[in-house]
Amino acid sequence: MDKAICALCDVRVRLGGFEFGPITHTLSRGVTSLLGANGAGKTTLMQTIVGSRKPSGGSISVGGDTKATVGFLPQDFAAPGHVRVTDYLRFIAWARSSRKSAISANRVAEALERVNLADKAHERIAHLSGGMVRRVGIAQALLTNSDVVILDEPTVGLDPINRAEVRALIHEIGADSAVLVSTHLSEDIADFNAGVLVLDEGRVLFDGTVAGLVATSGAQAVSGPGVEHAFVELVQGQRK
Ligand SMILES: Nc1ncnc2c1ncn2[C@@H]1O[C@H](COP(=O)(O)OP(=O)(O)OP(=O)(O)O)[C@@H](O)[C@H]1O
Repeated sequence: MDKAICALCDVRVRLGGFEFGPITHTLSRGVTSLLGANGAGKTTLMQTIVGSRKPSGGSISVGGDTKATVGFLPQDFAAPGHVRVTDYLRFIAWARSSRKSAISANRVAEALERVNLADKAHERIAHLSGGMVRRVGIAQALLTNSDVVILDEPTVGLDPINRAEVRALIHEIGADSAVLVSTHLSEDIADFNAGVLVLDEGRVLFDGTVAGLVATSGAQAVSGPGVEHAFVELVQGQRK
């Protein structure tokens, strides 16, 4: 088994009067799907890993470093339509650079290659399809060349062709990095067919593989409907 790249230990987050967690989980190279009903805490967990929410307890380390940079595609990713793709990514690269570690123009070109948008580098963002804009969002998440990439609902709202392209891209990113992907689409989870973390009301309900999740409802083969059935049974069983 690959060694842990990101380790979460007893992570808790205070949300008004409610405390999310504790979550203990490790992410290794490959894709892990994050699953949960609306309000289960998927975005909260992702925002906490990337550092935009402060945990009220526990610890998060990436490659042994508690302040490492993590690539992130937020759920509500949007980019200014009048700006050209390369100019947008160069601006993000500049904004994320520091005196000690500058993100080079080469890194922008590499990120565009990785998301298969090199031929759209000089296009205005408003002229791209929804699937291409999502890939621009993934490109900005790859600029920091992080070992951990967090993608909040990267396939939502895409047609089946664009969804399959984004899934293929996520598989490729998972070959080098630990990728955590939240999605409500059981078809995505069956396609990733790797690790899965199921949350409910801020707690871990299941931590294992997609095959293991499907097996909880007695099914043998991994499929979209099989994932959905197992997920519904798991959550409803917990709430009884
Ligand atoms: N600042 C806050 N104060 C109180 N409650 C909050 C706060 N932020 C989030 N919550 C609540 O915490 C819960 C978790 O929200 P979160 O957005 O993480 O869920 P989610 O699993 O990503 O949902 P969805 O699938 O709808 O995107 C929700 O019930 C939300 O209303």
